[in-house]
Amino acid sequence: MAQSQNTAGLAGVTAGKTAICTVGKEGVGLTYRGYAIDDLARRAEFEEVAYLLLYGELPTRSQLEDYKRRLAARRGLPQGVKTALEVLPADTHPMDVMRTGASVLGTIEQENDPAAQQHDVADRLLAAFPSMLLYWYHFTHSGDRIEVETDDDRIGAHFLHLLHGVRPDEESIKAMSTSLILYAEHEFNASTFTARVITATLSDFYSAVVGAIGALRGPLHGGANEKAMALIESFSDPDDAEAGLRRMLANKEKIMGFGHRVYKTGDPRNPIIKAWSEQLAGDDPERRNLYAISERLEQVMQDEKGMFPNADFYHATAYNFLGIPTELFTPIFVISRLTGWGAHIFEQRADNRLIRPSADYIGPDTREFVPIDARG
Ligand SMILES: CC(=O)SCCNC(=O)CCNC(=O)[C@H](O)C(C)(C)COP(=O)(O)OP(=O)(O)OC[C@H]1O[C@@H](n2cnc3c(N)ncnc32)[C@H](O)[C@@H]1OP(=O)(O)O
Ligand SMILES: O=C([O-])CC(=O)C(=O)O
Repeated sequence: MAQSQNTAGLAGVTAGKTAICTVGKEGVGLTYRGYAIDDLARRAEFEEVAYLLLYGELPTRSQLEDYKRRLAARRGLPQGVKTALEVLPADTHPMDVMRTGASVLGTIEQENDPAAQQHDVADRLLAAFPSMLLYWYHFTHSGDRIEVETDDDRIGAHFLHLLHGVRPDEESIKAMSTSLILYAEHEFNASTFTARVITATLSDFYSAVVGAIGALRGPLHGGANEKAMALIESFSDPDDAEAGLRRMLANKEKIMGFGHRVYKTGDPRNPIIKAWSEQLAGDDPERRNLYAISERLEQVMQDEKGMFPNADFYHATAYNFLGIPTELFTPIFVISRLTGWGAHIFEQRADNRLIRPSADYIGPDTREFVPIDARG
């Protein structure tokens, strides 16, 4: 039987159970372990949400302080990882740096006993990802072998500190924390599902994460935030953006940062990150122009296609206003989503069965083999 059109790409197909997240569930919306995304984004720190996802409950204050100390203590990189990062070309896509860094760390600090080690491996990667990315970034762009251990207690602060070489202000740290919360988890999205497929073969945590990074890299998934920035920056002002967007739509081009497989009327993360983008734009005329261009694109997409920005769209300008180079946008998504991936890897392992669906065959009927010299 041919696969019906509406399940192409497994759209609408339920592929398993999860207790981690609801996406677009009527009357409930986006929740992580039962907590509404609005509450988490406005009232929690990213480390609280990471703990919630990886350990199952919100931490108490002392658990949170312990957790932050544990993560901060795990930021250092083994020499083998640094050596591997140093040989990667400067024009490597930073997502490939994340993929390679995770893979190399997995050869040095192997996960041989998942039940005993999996939480440690998740925490280690969460702590070490900013270090890997920014060690490689500074070494290949300016030849500096930076010190990757800072005393910042929060991951967002640590990231911005390593990137800019100065301690960030509180507003920037809060913006980063909110962004990391918004990106942390999203049920059976493509990268998480990839991680679960790999996990279900009883492979190791690092392999699942490496595969997930590969899936997140593409512009139909996490890579859309970088493409959205390129689009926004390609216009000189809102009128130019409107004209350009109308041309693109007439050519049936896909507009990155819009649309979603599950959400049909809006992405609940969008108003939150949009408000941050506007706040970070402040009174700076260049930033206000980029923000106004984004708003015009949003308006035209709504009027012309009835489409709304997904979580990636306003992340583009928010990150830009934090002084983050565009090619580092999707790697930040990795740092955040690692917590969701980790939770799903644990959940898959706790009730595992190999994931191996079937396919409807649409190739040629059985035919005679033709020896090579007889083929015309
Ligand atoms: C964090 C995340 O991963 S969020 C997603 C990030 N990805 C992007 O922003 C990339 C742009 N968006 C898209 O490509 C899609 O909306 C996806 C991949 C997110 C979802 O894809 P699907 O669920 O398969 O939607 P599908 O591609 O079937 O779209 C339905 C219709 O809307 C159109 N459409 C969907 N997204 C867009 C878009 N961004 N721009 C223009 N048209 C679009 C499609 O062309 C299609 O039109 P048609 O019915 O005339 O052929
Ligand atoms: O859920 C999806 O399909 C895409 C995703 O990861 C997200 O929106 O955060």
